[in-house]
Amino acid sequence: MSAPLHPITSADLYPTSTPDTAAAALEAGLDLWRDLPAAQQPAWPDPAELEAVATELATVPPLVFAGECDLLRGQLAAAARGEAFLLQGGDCAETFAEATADRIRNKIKTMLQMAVVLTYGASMPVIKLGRMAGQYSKPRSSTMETRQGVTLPAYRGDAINGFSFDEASRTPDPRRLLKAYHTSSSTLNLIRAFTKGGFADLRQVHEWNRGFVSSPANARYEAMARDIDRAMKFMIAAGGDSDALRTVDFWSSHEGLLLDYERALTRIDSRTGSPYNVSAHFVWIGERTRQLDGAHVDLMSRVRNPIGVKIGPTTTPDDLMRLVDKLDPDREPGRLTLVSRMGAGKIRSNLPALAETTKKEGLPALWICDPMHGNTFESASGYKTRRFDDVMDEVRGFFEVHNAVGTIPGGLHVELTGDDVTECMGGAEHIDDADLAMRYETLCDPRLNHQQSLEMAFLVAEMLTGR
Ligand SMILES: O=C[C@H](O)[C@H](O)COP(=O)(O)O
Ligand SMILES: C=C(OP(=O)(O)O)C(=O)O
Ligand SMILES: [Mn+2]
Repeated sequence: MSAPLHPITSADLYPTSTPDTAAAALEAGLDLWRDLPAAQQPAWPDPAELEAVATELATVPPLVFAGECDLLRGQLAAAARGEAFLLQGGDCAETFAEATADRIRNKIKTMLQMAVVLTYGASMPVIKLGRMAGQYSKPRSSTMETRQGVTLPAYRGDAINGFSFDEASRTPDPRRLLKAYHTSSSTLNLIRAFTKGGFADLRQVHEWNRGFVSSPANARYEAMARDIDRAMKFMIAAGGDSDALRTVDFWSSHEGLLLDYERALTRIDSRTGSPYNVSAHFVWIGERTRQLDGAHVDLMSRVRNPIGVKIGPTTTPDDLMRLVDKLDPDREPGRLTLVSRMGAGKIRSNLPALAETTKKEGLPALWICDPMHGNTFESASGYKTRRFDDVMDEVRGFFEVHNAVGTIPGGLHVELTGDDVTECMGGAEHIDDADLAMRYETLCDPRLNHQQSLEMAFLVAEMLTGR
C-alpha cells in the first residue's frame, strides 16, 4: 500500500529549468488577478493592515516542496488512468482550536482505515489527500447573518473571522492569515510525523481502530485487519519487502479561496523557474469562484501544482471545456481534477453529458465525486445536515454514469472527521433529527463521523470492485 505509485527519479525533481527572463514574466503574471473580479473575498476593514500581513506572508518558508507537488501530479495521473483511487477528505472548515494532536490523529486514522478498506477491498492503490493543514476559509451563500434582530458578517472561516456572534469576533482580521499559516504548518508537521514516523506502518493496521466506539463498521474493519495481518506475515516470511509497509504519502489540500493568502504563498520554484502554490500540495477552485474570467481561475491557471475545480449541476459541456482550456491548456495528465458535486437527484441526469465531453475530447482529467455539497438541507429542528443515504446514492450514481460512459470514476472528496460527532443523519447508528443536537460541532457544513466514514469506504470498495 505504501509502494510509491510513481518511483522518484532525479528527472522528476529537477526537470528542465526555465530561463530567468521567462521566470520574471511568469512572476509578473501572478498579479494579473488583482484587476479581475474576485468573488467571496472578505471585506477587510483596513487594507494597509492586509498589505502588511501579505508582505510578511510572502517571506515565510514554504509549507510544501514543489517537487512533492510534481509527485502528487504523477499519482493523480495514475488515478485518471484507473490505476489508483483518490481519497480526499477532512473538515468542511478546520479551526485553530481543533488543531490538536487528538483531533488530527483521529482524522488521519480514519483516512488510513478508509484507505486500507479501499485498497484491500478493491486491490487498488489509494492516494490520501487531506482537506487538512490549510482549510481555513469558506465561501458563504450570504454575506451577513442575522440572529434575533442583530446582523453581523457571516463566519467565513478561522483565517478571516471568529465564529462567536459578536461584532469584534465577526470583523475580518488579517492577522488571522498569519495564524492560518502557522497552524497549517504545525498540522502538516504532525501529519508528516505520523505518516513517516511509524504510526502509519501497515503493521499498525489494528491500532488505527483503537479508541473508537465499537460499531458494525469497526467490527468489519477488525475482521479485515486480521486478514491483512495474516497476508503481511506471509509476505514477510516469504522474503517480501517489509520496508515498503513503513510509511505512506499523505498530501495536503484546501480551497484556494483567499487570494491575498494564496498569492503570498505562490513562489517561483528554484529548480524549474515555475510558480508553485507552496501552501499545499493541491488546491481547488470552489463552485462559487470558478468564473471563467474571474480572479481565482486566473491565479490558479498559473501555478504548477495539481489543481481541482468543483463542477456543480449548472455546468454545461461548453463551460467545462472553457474551464479546461484555461486550467489545463496542455492537457497534462494529473494536472486537473474535476470534482463533480451535483446532488443525488441530479448526478444521473447532469453528469453524463460532461463525462461524454471529456471522453470525446480525450482529456486526461481525473473525475472525482464530492457527494456532500449537493445534498445539504436544513432539518426540521434547524440543523444544516445531510443524509448518509443521499450521500451514498450520489456516489452510486457517479459510478453508474462513469461505467456507462466508459470514463473512470477516479476518487472521492468527502467532508469527514475522525470524531464521533452527530452532524449527518443516517448510517448504521441511525442518527436522526433528534440526535443531531447531541454532538453537532462543525462551524460550517456537516461531516461524516468516524463510523459513517468507514461505512462509506466499505460501500465504495464494493463499487470499485465492479468498476
Ligand atoms: O462548504 C461549502 C460552503 O462554504 C458552504 O456550503 C456554504 O454554506 P452556507 O450556504 O451556509 O453559506
Ligand atoms: C465550499 C465547498 O464546496 P463547493 O465549492 O462545492 O460548494 C467546500 O468544499 O467546502
Ligand atoms: Mn463544505
